[in-house]
Amino acid sequence: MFVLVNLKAYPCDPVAVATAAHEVSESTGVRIAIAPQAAHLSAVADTGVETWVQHVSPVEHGSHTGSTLAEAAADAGAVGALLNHSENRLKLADLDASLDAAERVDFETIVCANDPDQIAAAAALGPDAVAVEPPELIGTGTPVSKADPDIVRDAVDAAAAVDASVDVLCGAGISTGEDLASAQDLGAEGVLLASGVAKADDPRAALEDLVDPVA
Ligand SMILES: O=C(CO)COP(=O)(O)O
Repeated sequence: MFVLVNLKAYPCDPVAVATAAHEVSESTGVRIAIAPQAAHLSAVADTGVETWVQHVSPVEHGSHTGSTLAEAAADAGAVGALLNHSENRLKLADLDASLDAAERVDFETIVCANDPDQIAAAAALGPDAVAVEPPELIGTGTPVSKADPDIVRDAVDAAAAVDASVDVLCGAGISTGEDLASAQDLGAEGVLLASGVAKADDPRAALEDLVDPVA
């Protein structure tokens, strides 16, 4: 199972979370990556943890003020890009161009989507993986793998029908090892989570509990 922790814009210490994630990953053998704010990419990557960027802009080098350039994210140590998160939805043409930008720097890519129909559309764009995240469950602590298991099963089937090489992650409300095990049972190859780690009093303990069933 792949665990991607999205720090969003939460007021956590990104280096402390990244250090804990790296150590838990090393000691358990479970793949854990951190997606911090773009301005924190270098500091997070310096901990040794696998580092992802939360978004890349659909642009090349040029006059694009305020953009997140894929090349800059790669220079800062990112190796993957999360795209089309429900808090940062893209137009279809921009999503396609952001995937092109990520591919320019050989990033691994995950495209987020709300439901199985959108998962099929996202898989058709050729990312490495897709992530199904029902927006109404994000940040609630109610795990998608328990609250809406059919959406995960249907997303796995929808992606496989389009392109069997595209992995499926699930996210929204995931925080415990039990949630991760349920996601795995439903066919997910990984989980995408945020508040369960970024807002935890003890992020290391939260990560240890999360990965325990697959450690
Ligand atoms: O949006 C998410 C991950 O990208 C999920 O957020 P929560 O884990 O806080 O529900």
